[in-house]
Amino acid sequence: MLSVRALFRIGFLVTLRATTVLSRRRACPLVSVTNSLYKECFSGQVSTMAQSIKYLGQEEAQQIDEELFSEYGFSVDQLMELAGLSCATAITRAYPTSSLVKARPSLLVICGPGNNGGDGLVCARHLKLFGYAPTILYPKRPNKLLFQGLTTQCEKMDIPFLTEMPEAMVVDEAYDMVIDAIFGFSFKGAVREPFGSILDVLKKTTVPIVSIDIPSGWDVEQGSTDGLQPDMLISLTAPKKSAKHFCGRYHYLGGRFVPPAMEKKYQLNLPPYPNTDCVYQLQ
Ligand SMILES: NC(=O)C1=CN([C@@H]2O[C@H](COP(=O)(O)OP(=O)(O)OC[C@H]3O[C@@H](n4cnc5c(N)ncnc54)[C@H](O)[C@@H]3O)[C@@H](O)[C@H]2O)[C@H](O)CC1
Ligand SMILES: [K+]
Repeated sequence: MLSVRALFRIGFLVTLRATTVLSRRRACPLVSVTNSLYKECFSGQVSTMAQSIKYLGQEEAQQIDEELFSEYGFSVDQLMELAGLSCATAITRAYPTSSLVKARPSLLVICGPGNNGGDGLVCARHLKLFGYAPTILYPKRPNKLLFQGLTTQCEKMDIPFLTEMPEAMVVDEAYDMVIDAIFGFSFKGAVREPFGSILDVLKKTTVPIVSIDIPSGWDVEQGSTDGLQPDMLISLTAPKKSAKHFCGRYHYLGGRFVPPAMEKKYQLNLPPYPNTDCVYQLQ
């Protein structure tokens, strides 16, 4: 016989999962109003101020990225580490381990062939340090020292790597959420394999999806009507134009590394990150 306490717990977990599924399936307006407003905390009170953050086009995002390296002297691995750390921090804020339904806080991190995939590897490593149990799928690995190093770091942290994408039902059974680090702001055209099949599986899953920088498969500026519908989006540096079509529950900004002169040049209007935080909740 189940105790009353156990019945309450089962009821709570079923409601939590149903809410998550509904939130991923709900219809939403094209533009979320809160996306364009800053929320600021003054002595515990939340107020809004109508100064809007800039939504970047694809070319502008690539230009900023390039300038950070060529003119400001950053290296890719430096910015990737900060980007990945902010993703892990945002995920921990939105989905603390205590809120997850599986006995172990199991996450599937799917990494693509570019720097978005690198952010995913860094994020997985930090999530492991934060008490989660990530597993990585990394089907197309670039032949570069940076990515080989990030892969070794994850292996040495006992993070398992899958050899193929599980079916949707298996993903729902085994994981609390999926981290989508497949494509970022350089994605273009029709999705090529093996990522087309991976995205098809993801569209059938019901666990929350967290997309890093761009929901993979979405046009960077136009979004997508029949693509992934992530529960969370973590925009890096500044949101891209497609983020206006995001209608999941959580939208965070991460990548607190933009020098003020660059912010001014591109009129990014970034929100004030609180204290030493590396993330800012936009929605
Ligand atoms: N300045 C910042 O904010 C930083 C962001 N970072 C992250 O880097 C990505 C952008 O990285 P990039 O390597 O330029 O591009 P992607 O990760 O989007 O992927 C390129 C990769 O994907 C392949 N590809 C492109 N289109 C397709 C397609 N249709 N089908 C299959 N494959 C495709 C392409 O061939 C390349 O191999 C940004 O979004 C952030 O996440 C940095 O980490 C730090 C600085
Ligand atoms: K992504």
